[in-house]
Amino acid sequence: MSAFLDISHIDMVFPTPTGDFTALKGVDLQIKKGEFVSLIGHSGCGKSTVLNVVAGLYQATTGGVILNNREVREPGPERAVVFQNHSLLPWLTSYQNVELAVKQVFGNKMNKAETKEWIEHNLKLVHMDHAMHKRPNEISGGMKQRVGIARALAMQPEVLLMDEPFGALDALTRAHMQDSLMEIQNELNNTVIMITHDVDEAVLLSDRIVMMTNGPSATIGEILDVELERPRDRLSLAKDIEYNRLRAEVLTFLYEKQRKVENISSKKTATTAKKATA
Ligand SMILES: Nc1ncnc2c1ncn2[C@@H]1O[C@H](COP(=O)(O)OP(=O)(O)OP(=O)(O)O)[C@@H](O)[C@H]1O
Repeated sequence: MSAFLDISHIDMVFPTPTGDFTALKGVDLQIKKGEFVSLIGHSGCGKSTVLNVVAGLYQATTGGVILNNREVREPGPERAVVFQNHSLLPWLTSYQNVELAVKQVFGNKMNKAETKEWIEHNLKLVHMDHAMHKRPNEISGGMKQRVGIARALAMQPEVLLMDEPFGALDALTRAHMQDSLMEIQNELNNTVIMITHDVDEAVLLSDRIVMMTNGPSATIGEILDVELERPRDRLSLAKDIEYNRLRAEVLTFLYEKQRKVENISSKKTATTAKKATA
């Protein structure tokens, strides 16, 4: 049976003033419907590039993406994206921000009452119904991210693409958001690709963790299956042997197998040079 989302043999070459730069080489990943997949890797390895190709914002140099038997060629509402920094329109309330997306996707397929009910339902899912008539500057960073997620969910996308959605939040808010996302996931069973730098977040939320090698010519290094029972609870998992084994696997990949050697050696060279001139 073919995959729901098939990322097939992607190469991505960017033209730059100093010549072509191969960001991705042979990225190949098949994702099942309802699967939650995290992409993890060092800064600059190409995670956002993979996500942008799936979003249809970039066209791969070779290879391509097939979603539900259709080739991805451009952005579309069936692939909603949540960015690290919310992208809400500042002059609209939370309700109106979600409404804009709902109207774009559903047009006149929903009547006025249905539209209102649907918007409120999605804001309720992210626990933002109490502040739906506030504008972005009247709510906190975490609340803005919740509205961004509600807006994405309200589009009923086939795939939810999240680029470090909680990266700008403090640790406690982040933990709340992860718990909310797990609750929503339990209810809706979305297909999700999420970029993260946070090893605990990846293990807690994912069905699979896709670990990318360092660029240039970055590709998928290893894939880790996370078969921890759901619902997952961060406190009990903290002492769970399997959780800690998975965590250690990701850490080993990042800091042993894919250690950013060039940075360390260039720092060393700089330090040695400094010492030599001192
Ligand atoms: N439009 C572009 N033109 C040229 N090079 C690009 C372009 N977009 C990305 N790159 C390069 O491709 C590589 C991968 O970038 P990308 O943003 O996908 O990495 P990332 O893993 O998402 O990084 P981070 O974790 O820091 O967000 C980087 O070296 C980046 O400089």
